[in-house]
Amino acid sequence: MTAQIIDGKAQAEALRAAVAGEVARLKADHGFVPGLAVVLVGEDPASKVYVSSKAKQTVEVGMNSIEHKLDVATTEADLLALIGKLNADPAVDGILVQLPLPKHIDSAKVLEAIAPEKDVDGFHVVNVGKLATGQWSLVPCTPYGSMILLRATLGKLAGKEAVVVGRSNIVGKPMAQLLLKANCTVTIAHSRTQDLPAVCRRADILVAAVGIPEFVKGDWVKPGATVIDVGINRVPAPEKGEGKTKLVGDVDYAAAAEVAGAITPVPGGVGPMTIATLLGNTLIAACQRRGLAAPAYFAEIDRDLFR
Ligand SMILES: Nc1nc2c(c(=O)[nH]1)N[C@@H](CN(C=O)c1ccc(C(=O)N[C@@H](CCC(=O)O)C(=O)O)cc1)CN2
Repeated sequence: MTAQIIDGKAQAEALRAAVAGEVARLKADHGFVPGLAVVLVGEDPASKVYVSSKAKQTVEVGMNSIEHKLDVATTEADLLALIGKLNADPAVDGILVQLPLPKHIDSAKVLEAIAPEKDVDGFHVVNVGKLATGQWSLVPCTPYGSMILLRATLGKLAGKEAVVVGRSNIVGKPMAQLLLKANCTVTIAHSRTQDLPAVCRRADILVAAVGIPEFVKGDWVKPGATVIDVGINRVPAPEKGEGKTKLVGDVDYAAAAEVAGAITPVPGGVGPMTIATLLGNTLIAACQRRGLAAPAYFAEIDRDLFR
């Protein structure tokens, strides 16, 4: 068997087109343009790339992009003061602080300072708690994007056996909550799980979010399963030349693709969905703050997945 390759780039493009259409409609019908503020502290090369992609794509869908690039030595107090200003700024609908933050800054404190209604990352405890209790909330971008890919691949998810490998606050836990909300039977597996290969082999939907290159092996995949690889790991690629690197996921892609029914590649799978859903969340936050109904495209996704 050779798996269907789930095209995250194409899905992200479709999502961005839908966001652009809704932004134009909001401008025409309600006279406002949503604004997304992205805050970067320091010089982490990958973070710099992600932040400039976020700003570029925000503008491409017709929204306002507000970028704050702060020195690596910025104090926690200064960062909290900036967040306070963005919370109070009516032109800002969404606030995202790029992670990881430098070590001298307490990330949890910073994330809790963002107004929950502008928390387009869905990391604030209010949004985490709402998701956990089945209430409507802004949802973390990578898990949300993964759910949209699952919907495009499988349609309804109800009754499916889902295994999430990894229990981070950013991906593993919210992913498990979303799968549960979609009526899957969910297992969260982690470093202390006994007989991890056997647990993974139970999964109709296998989500790998451990941050270890090619950790999930081909013979851990149930034949026909859908594999969502959330990992983005840069590893040496001597076959490309001395000092060269490449991106791989948390799944041994070549081996898993022989067994799976469908699989996300790395790059080009979940990654591109992360920024597209961020734009979607900004649009949703902008509507929510003004008492407007959720844009039709997103209401439909919610209805298909969670009702
Ligand atoms: N505040 C946040 N910080 C971080 C998040 C997040 O969701 N919120 N996620 C990651 C990084 N990230 C966005 O910030 C991100 C990661 C990957 C991609 C992506 O498109 N990946 C491409 C490959 C890109 C490359 O060549 O390097 C792919 O997988 O195809 C976009 C965004 C950590 N921080």
